[in-house]
Amino acid sequence: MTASPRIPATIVTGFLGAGKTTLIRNLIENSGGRRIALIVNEFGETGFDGGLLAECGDDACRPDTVVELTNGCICCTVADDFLPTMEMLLARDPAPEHIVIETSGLALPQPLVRAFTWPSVRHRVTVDGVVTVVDAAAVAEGRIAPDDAALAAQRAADPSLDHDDPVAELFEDQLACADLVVLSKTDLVDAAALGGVEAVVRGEMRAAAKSVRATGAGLPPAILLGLGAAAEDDAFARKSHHDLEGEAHDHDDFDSFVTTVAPAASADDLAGRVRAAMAVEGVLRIKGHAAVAGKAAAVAVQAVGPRVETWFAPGKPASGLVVIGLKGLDRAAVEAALGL
Ligand SMILES: Nc1nc2c(ncn2[C@@H]2O[C@H](COP(=O)(O)OP(=O)(O)OP(=O)(O)O)[C@@H](O)[C@H]2O)c(=O)[nH]1
Repeated sequence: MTASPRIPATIVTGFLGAGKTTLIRNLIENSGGRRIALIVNEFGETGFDGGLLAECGDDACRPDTVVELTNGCICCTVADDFLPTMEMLLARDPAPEHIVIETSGLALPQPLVRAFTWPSVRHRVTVDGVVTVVDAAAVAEGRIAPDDAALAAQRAADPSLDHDDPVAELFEDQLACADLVVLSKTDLVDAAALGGVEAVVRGEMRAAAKSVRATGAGLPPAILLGLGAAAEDDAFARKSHHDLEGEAHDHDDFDSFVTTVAPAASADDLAGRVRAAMAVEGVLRIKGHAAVAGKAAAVAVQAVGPRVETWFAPGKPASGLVVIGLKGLDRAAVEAALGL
């Protein structure tokens, strides 16, 4: 009897709002009906991306299964949530042809890759690749990449300071684990700035990793799938800051809450409020669905940095907005900006 080949799994990681869901959605649409199972993990208790992925359109482009894990960051719930989910997917008949896992924007990919060395999955699944999505526009604007000069100046001014910027650390950890780096939003960045972004990214990537440029139209499945990296084989060599510093990883640096918004006069009015809320110190990401006066359909909201997108989403409840940011962000100020 020959052993059945292992099912390839692709881990898609990257900071909050980098473009992970957009990339996966395009991948599913262009996968030619391949049986792809999706595991979607979000920080904060309300799932938003799972809905975006499941509503992909006609049956031909629908993922085989979408499992949402909203019980915290996947890197910290590996044993409780992730492994049972994998076992459930592996028990399906027919089994998926490919498994795609979208981590939350605050997750470290390293513990997840290591989970693939666990006995219950290692004989049946291989990590085809860790794909790290980097928001090229945000890096070009200095909103995500570590500002080494500023950090050095801060340290020099206060020798007791030993706490790195949590956003910069995550950015570095997510890049250090990548087999493939996808630079998203290159449509928003000019060629010279893109060269600078690539230099920053190269400085954090493993030498064997590659990078590709992408726009909102995504990338061909042949670029994203079939990397054959078997990342579980060197899972413990892919180190995060926490591994190197001997600390446990937690998400104490970040916070999230779900809030409702008083009905806005129009989608533009809502976008203006969300823009004001994004400007509150420490806010990193806002997304969800809100009501607009006189309209039956809720408006979907996507905000990353200064960019706010809205569109009508018929059939979706106005279930509120998820706000994610640095610990200690001023919830009252965010809600005031949203018009509560
Ligand atoms: N112009 C442009 N916008 C993009 C691109 N990729 C993603 N976006 C937009 O960026 C926003 C965030 O994209 P998502 O795909 O939801 O990002 P994400 O990484 O899944 O976000 P989280 O799950 O919250 O971490 C959305 O408004 C997208 O439309 C791109 O290549 N170009």
